[in-house]
Amino acid sequence: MTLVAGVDSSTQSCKVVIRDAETGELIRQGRAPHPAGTEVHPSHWWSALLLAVEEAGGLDGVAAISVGGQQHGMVCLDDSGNVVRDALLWNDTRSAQAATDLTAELGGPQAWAEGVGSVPVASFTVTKLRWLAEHEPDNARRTAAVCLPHDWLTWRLLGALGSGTPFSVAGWSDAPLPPLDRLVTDRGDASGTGYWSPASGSYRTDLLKAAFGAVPLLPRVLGPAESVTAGTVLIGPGTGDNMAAALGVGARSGDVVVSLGTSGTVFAVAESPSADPTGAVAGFADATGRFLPLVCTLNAARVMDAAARIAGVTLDELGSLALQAPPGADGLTLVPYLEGERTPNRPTATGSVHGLTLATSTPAHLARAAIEGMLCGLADALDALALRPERVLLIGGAARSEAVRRIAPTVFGVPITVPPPAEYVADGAAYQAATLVATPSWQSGDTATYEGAAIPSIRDRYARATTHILD
Ligand SMILES: Nc1ncnc2c1ncn2[C@@H]1O[C@H](COP(=O)(O)OP(=O)(O)O)[C@@H](O)[C@H]1O
Ligand SMILES: O=C(CO)[C@@H](O)[C@H](O)COP(=O)(O)O
Repeated sequence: MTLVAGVDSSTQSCKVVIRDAETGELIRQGRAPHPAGTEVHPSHWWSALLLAVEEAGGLDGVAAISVGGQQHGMVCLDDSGNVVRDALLWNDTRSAQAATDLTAELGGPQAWAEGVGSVPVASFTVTKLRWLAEHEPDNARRTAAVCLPHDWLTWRLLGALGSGTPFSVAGWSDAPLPPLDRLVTDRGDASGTGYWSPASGSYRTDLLKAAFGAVPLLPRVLGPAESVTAGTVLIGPGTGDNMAAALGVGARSGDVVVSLGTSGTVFAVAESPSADPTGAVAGFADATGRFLPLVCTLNAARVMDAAARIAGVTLDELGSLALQAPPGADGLTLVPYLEGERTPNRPTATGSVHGLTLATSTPAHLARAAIEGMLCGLADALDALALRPERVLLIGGAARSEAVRRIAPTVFGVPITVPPPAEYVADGAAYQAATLVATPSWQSGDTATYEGAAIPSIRDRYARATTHILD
């Protein structure tokens, strides 16, 4: 049996799956948490990856490995390969002004959409680099190379696997750092930087220079079937976590995927690049050579975490409470801008609750309003994609909630297809690795369908509530 490993280094945790390359059978898996916060030293991701691999029983017998990772994070390295400062993550909004400035400097949103497929908001790496140049010029000067979270982990794996030291957490913690010119990335994750064009398939170093004042070394962009070799193991190009999820869930033409992780994302596989000048849809590339138009919100699964904390209940209890309240929660409406928001672009917005009465002041109403509010943001995202999907697939941590699955059709106004709970980002990375060493024939599990009549008043009230937001 040939084994492959897939890694999901996402916002809240690192997950590792080890699967049979031919059949996709899950052989073993592990996970480890990441620290909280929107700036994180990348060494925490490496430590979590090692712990997750240890829990998954090590890498013995693994012929190929790929890493899927949270998109956009700015990882700056000095000329020795050391990390210059904590990475700024996709949900760090301090570069919002830089995004506004960069948009104006290039001549407006249309020029960015045409140039790199997306209009930059604070999430995009290019805006973080402008922020660094303006606020930490010494760190900017020390930056010899810039890469993304999955690029950095791929590079650390290259050093560790290439050293020949057998896997152990202690043995790999301080694995040698390869030369900077061995950094690699893929087109999916590169498309979230703001200085790589999905349409032309090349870096826009002119945009990087204009934003940062210099062009540090950038990772080489590998094609979907390319790899690098470390010892006896092939390392795939990896990709961004959403691109890996698309691979893992087997998204096909006509599918729209709604992912409820730390971020809420709505995306589809497309044959041609997109360029939305409103900035709502990011025109990403995918991990197969195609494209992945995507809308992202900053507030998804953690809205439920927050509501459960307020109500003093577990997530399961929150779901049960939500199903006890009537649809629309008798008018209680929660706008979940708990981390600011990205779509719509409201980086300094805060959350709010509307429609409080004596009758709606119950934990059940709060639970329902939290889930409906989270889903309304994603329903707006689905509208922004402007597609007529054949299937809407629901994945990510919060898709495990029965209440979310049952409420989703009433908010989205379409039936929802729920694949079996799985780590689809790690699975997608593992699938990519499998294509390097086998001809994978992986079966997808049985899906469940959730139906329910649309209740337009939920979205109407939500739309009205979003016009009354405090920054
Ligand atoms: N049964 C559940 N009901 C609601 N939320 C859940 C459930 N299980 C996990 N979650 C939430 O899912 C989130 C993690 O999802 P995940 O997709 O792994 O996120 P990420 O990839 O961004 O780290 C956490 O906020 C967690 O509380
Ligand atoms: O910024 C985006 C997409 O553009 C986010 O989707 C990040 O990629 C983080 O993903 P999760 O940790 O929520 O999976």
